Parts: sequence; structure tokens; C-alpha cells
Amino acid sequence: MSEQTYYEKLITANDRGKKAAGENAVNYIEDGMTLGLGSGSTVYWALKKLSEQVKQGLNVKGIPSSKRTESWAKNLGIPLTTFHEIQELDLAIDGADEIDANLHLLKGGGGSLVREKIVNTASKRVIIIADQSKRVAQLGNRPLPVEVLPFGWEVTAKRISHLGAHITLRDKENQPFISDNGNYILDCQFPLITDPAELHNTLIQLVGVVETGLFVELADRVILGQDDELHYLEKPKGGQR
Ligand SMILES: O=C(CO)[C@H](O)[C@H](O)COP(=O)(O)O
Repeated sequence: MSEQTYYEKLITANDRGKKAAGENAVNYIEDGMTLGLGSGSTVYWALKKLSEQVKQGLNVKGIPSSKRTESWAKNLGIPLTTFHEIQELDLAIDGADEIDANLHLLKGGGGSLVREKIVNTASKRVIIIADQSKRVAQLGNRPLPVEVLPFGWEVTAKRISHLGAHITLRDKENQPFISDNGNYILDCQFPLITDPAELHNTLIQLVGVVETGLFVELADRVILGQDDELHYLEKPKGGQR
């Protein structure tokens, strides 16, 4: 079954919410925009809706945040570009695994966190799309994905465990999962994360850590879908990047 067929068939309550949120985000795209194309199944619905508008003449160019998104975009006929051509994007649309009340995010469930963070931070505006189940009081119900260099990952994992996390090396078909950047992902189960910024700043200084799945102060707006209903969250005033 193709990925596109897989997503088309998986219309559960949460998937209906993902579809509604993803399609709604396309309303924020204007002709001539450059886009950051996020990763994940919710983004799939945004790309599918965007491709319909491209076919009707909408002029956009996007930079994909994963090889999987690149493949979807090519199949859907969405024009792509690179950071070699353009270094600031008008709008990024991306998913999330957890979203707290301050619009801080836990991301990386799909293993694309590094390129997602590069694309999001290069964008003037970031809209996050998700189903309602991603909304949490505090980040950390799920393990925090941390991308690390394969060399010495065991030492890096030990350093992170000293911060109070249970570490699992992400695997795929009984082999270590390899990110688009050729790195490993450590899934780090911390107790609830009370200060995402502080934890990110601590982790990012550890030798061997490439990037964390904590996206702090990056989201400008969140669109949450549940069945066919939509809810919107705005970044609290005073938040800056
Ligand atoms: O961070 C991500 C991938 O690294 C995804 O955006 C996140 O996992 C959400 O995915 P989905 O929309 O499939 O729930």
C-alpha cells in the first residue's frame, strides 16, 4: 500500500482532525510565498491541499524538512527549492508530537527534527498543525527525541541519562534508525519537562548532541483539529525568537 493510500484510508477521529488542521493551514499561503514544508502525517494533508491550489495556478516554492516530505511534494507537483537559492522563508507549516500552553513543542517522532528546526528557524512565521491529542499541560509525556552522532553515542547517552532520562536508541527493523543526516536518534524519557528552554540549553551543550526535539519559542500559531472542528492557539504576547 502506498503511503498516500495508507493515509487516505486511516481516517480515524484523530486523523480527521489532522486532515482538517492540515487543509486549514493552506489558507495562510499566499501567491509567491516561499514555504518551509514540515514532516509527518498531518503535513501530508497540507501538502495534498496545497497541490490542488498549485494545479490551479498558485505560485509557491518549498524547502522540504525531510526526504519523505521531498518525495511527497515531488509526487504532488509542489515546486521545490533549496537554501542555496533562498535563505529566508515566508511561512513554515509543520506538525508536532506535543504542544504546551506556551506553544513550546516536542518534536522528532518521525526522526526529522534537525531539518525541521533548520526550516522553521529560517521562516518568518511558523504554523503548527496537529490533532487535539497533541495538546498537553507539560511536555515530556512522550520521550524527547535527541539526534546524536553515531560515533560515541553510548557516551552521549550516558551523559543524558545523568540528567534523569531513560534512554532508548531508536531502531528500525532491528537496526539503529538512521536520520536523513546520517545520525542516530536517542528517545529520552524525562520526568515531565517543566522548563523546556533550560533542558534544551543543557542538552545542546553535551558533546555528541546534534539537536533536540524541543522547539522553544518557534511556533507563532497552532491549528488543532478534532474530527472536523478546529481550534487556534496564538503565541503568548512577549514571546520572541
Ligand atoms: O516532528 C515530526 C517529525 O520529526 C512530526 O512533525 C511529528 O512527529 C508529528 O507527526 P504527525 O503529524 O504524523 O503526528
